[in-house]
Amino acid sequence: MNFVLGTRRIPEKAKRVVVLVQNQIGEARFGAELFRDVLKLSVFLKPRPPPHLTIQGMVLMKHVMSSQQLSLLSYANTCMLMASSSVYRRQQFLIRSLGGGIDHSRNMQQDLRSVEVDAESVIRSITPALDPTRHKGQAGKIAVIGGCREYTGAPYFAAISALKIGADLSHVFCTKDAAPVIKSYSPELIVHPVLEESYSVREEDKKTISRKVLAEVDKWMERFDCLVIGPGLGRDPFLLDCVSEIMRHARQTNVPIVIDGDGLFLVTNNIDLVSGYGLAVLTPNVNEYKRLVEKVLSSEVNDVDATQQVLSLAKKIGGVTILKKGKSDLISDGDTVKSVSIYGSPRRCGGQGDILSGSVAVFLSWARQHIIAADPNSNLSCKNPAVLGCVAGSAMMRKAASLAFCHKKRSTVTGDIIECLGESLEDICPAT
Ligand SMILES: NC(=O)C1=CN([C@@H]2O[C@H](COP(=O)(O)OP(=O)(O)OC[C@H]3O[C@@H](n4cnc5c(N)ncnc54)[C@H](OP(=O)(O)O)[C@@H]3O)[C@@H](O)[C@H]2O)[C@@H](O)CC1
Ligand SMILES: Nc1ncnc2c1ncn2[C@@H]1O[C@H](COP(=O)(O)OP(=O)(O)OP(=O)(O)O)[C@@H](O)[C@H]1O
Ligand SMILES: [Mg+2]
Repeated sequence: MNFVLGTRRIPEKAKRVVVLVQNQIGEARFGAELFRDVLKLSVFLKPRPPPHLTIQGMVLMKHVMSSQQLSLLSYANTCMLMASSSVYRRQQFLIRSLGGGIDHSRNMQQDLRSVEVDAESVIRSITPALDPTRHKGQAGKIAVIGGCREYTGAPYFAAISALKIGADLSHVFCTKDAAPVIKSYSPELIVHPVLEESYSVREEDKKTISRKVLAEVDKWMERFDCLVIGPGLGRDPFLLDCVSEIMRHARQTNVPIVIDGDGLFLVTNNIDLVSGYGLAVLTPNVNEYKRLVEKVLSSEVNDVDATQQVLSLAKKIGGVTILKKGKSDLISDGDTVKSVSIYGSPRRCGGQGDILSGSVAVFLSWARQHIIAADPNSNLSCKNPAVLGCVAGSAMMRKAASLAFCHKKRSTVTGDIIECLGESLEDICPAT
């Protein structure tokens, strides 16, 4: 049975909700997400309703929902009406006049707000202006450490995403046989064929080669604003030993690191590499998160109290920032937890995590610059560049995926999402 929010003829037992919103507006979409996720009702977005209709809908909803559902509904509706300020006060009056569940609803609203973050505001705050006085490099120099015989797509996706978000230079440090392949994907990337896998190194040469690899990366280290370690890195033990050294050097020089893919395999088994380093970000998918939780917290993944668990995990690793990827992305540095649930796509093609890691690297660098410049007009409550970078990267990736899915539906692949990064950022933060 259809329950049409806003019509006067509303059936008693609603199963589906048609949410009438201006669907370009972030808050409205977030409100709609709440309908779907929390109230477990199917949601269909319809653009540009007469705004008073949603208020009618709420009154009648009272008859078919529990007080807790009603509280969440009022919060969802508030989100949707943020942009329609002409009706916002009427909406608030309505929420108050519904009585009963309202005090409860206030607490619920506060809890939800303290987790879900206004990611678009974060993006607008930290994205630097396109100032003609700035020189090449000031908008970010990113390096991806990854790419081996099996995987050449992952480092390419991460490195090209960094450029498409707005970094000036993007490097890839990969194995010798991956390099020509990655170069052939794009002339934009600076590709260093420096890493070696065990199969190409004799036992007696390992020390010398390891030193050479480190020296090659070290030549550049201080110039980088952020390293992304792991996309398509593989799990060769000799290669991972070299990468451990690279991580130690990055840490000594205070270069931020985003660790993903096989980098997480390395770190999970050697947690000291990142423990206590506030400029480290870990971006685990479901599988990688499970391994991390088992190793660090010696427990199972707890989906019921996911917020608390991600907080404990980040704290236990000494304040690194964790971006737990999933239906909603959860971000914690051990102090706070933020969630990004907006947009997204139902397509789960491989490579989306690589886009995310490249994007987080750029936004983290921008957030760091923004905080160092200490803009007095900044309205950011959070001052951890790693958290801000994760929030912005997550929202950007999800928005681009949503846009790509609108165009390509089931045939959406990672390259299509990368092509939508520019339009997505432009939508939030137009280049003047
Ligand atoms: N084009 C390229 O070059 C790309 C290369 N990539 C690179 O590959 C490397 C390994 O990364 P990875 O993600 O495949 O490894 P890992 O996490 O061990 O997963 C292995 C298995 O775990 C499962 N599984 C995963 N996610 C799950 C989920 N959400 N929920 C449930 N299960 C889930 C799933 O198992 P299955 O369902 O097949 O049994 C999956 O097959 C790494 O370097 C990465 O950067 C990728 O970036 C993609 C694009
Ligand atoms: N169920 C979902 N709904 C919406 N977005 C999702 C969902 N699961 C993951 N995402 C988004 O997709 C992005 C990649 O997450 P995913 O879990 O696919 O990473 P991954 O497995 O590391 O990807 P990769 O294939 O690149 O290794 C994240 O930004 C996350 O927000
Ligand atoms: Mg991955």
